[in-house]
Amino acid sequence: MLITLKNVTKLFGNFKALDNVSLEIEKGEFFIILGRSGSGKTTLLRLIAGLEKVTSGRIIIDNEDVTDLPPSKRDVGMVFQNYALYPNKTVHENMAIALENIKISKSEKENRIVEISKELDIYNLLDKYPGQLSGGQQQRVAIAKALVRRPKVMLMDEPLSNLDVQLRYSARKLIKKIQREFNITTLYVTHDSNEALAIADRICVIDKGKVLQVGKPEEIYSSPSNITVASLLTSMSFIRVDGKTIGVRPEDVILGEGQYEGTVTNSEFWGSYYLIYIDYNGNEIRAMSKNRIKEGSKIKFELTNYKVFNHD
Ligand SMILES: Nc1ncnc2c1ncn2[C@@H]1O[C@H](COP(=O)(O)OP(=O)(O)OP(=O)(O)O)[C@@H](O)[C@H]1O
Repeated sequence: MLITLKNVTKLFGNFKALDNVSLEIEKGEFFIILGRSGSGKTTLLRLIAGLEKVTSGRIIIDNEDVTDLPPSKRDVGMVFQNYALYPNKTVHENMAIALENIKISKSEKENRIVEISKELDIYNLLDKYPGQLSGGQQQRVAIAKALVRRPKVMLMDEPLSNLDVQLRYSARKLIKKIQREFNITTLYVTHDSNEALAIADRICVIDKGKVLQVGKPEEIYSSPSNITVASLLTSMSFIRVDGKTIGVRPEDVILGEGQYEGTVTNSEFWGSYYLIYIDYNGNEIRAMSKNRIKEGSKIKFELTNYKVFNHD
């Protein structure tokens, strides 16, 4: 177990940002924290980094209780949304600073800078200053700066938020490649469920400061423990009947005939299919269709597969 959180609670005044969180993260794991805005994701990372003090509970990294240690005494690299680059230093100098206290030769340092900057496609920017770079380029420099140290633990808070879709895909593949290569235990915060499902070894879903579920992407996707997890991590829509809630994915709604009848409120073109929104007694159901269906049409449908939730 590389990182253990034991009953960690964080209060800001009277507000409980984290509520009795216990987690165990394995060495080399790519562990994603997923949750809505304000659920406590960043706070969790800041506590592990030592940028914030726990109100109660313990944090253990590699068998060492680091709860009361300052950030510099924890071998933890960080990339946050607001990437901190020195504005009056070049990209190369920024990366070199990250390696200052690392006991390796000068040539090894240079090799690492060259290697990582080529991987992240910023090699031709090494002589530029942060102010001369686009947001996405700065973000890649921040990632490079953190990875070049090859820390035991890497904390990433929405590190790809400024990248366009294409770069986002390639950057996250790269992060994962480097993470694997150097066996860097990574905690990665996102509110993008597709990203979480695509790249996590395990996902931890948090809401209102509490851990709702921890598991492999496939496990959480197929067996969400409650409605909040299901709505965050799956494409399920919900039908509330008789005190129960039925969750159904678009691919499991068969249109054309069946025991349910609703009204089409919208059709969206999603490339290989249309996503059809149906109002069924005030519940919004999403279904897939080969064709666009006119708004206002009455439509029958059946559910081939669904999950019943007993409570919220
Ligand atoms: N320094 C602080 N003082 C007071 N309240 C804070 C402080 N930092 C965070 N909070 C509150 O704690 C809650 C959790 O914040 P946090 O930044 O961890 O959420 P988050 O899940 O990372 O959200 P987002 O996805 O929007 O970044 C929020 O309600 C926030 O307002």
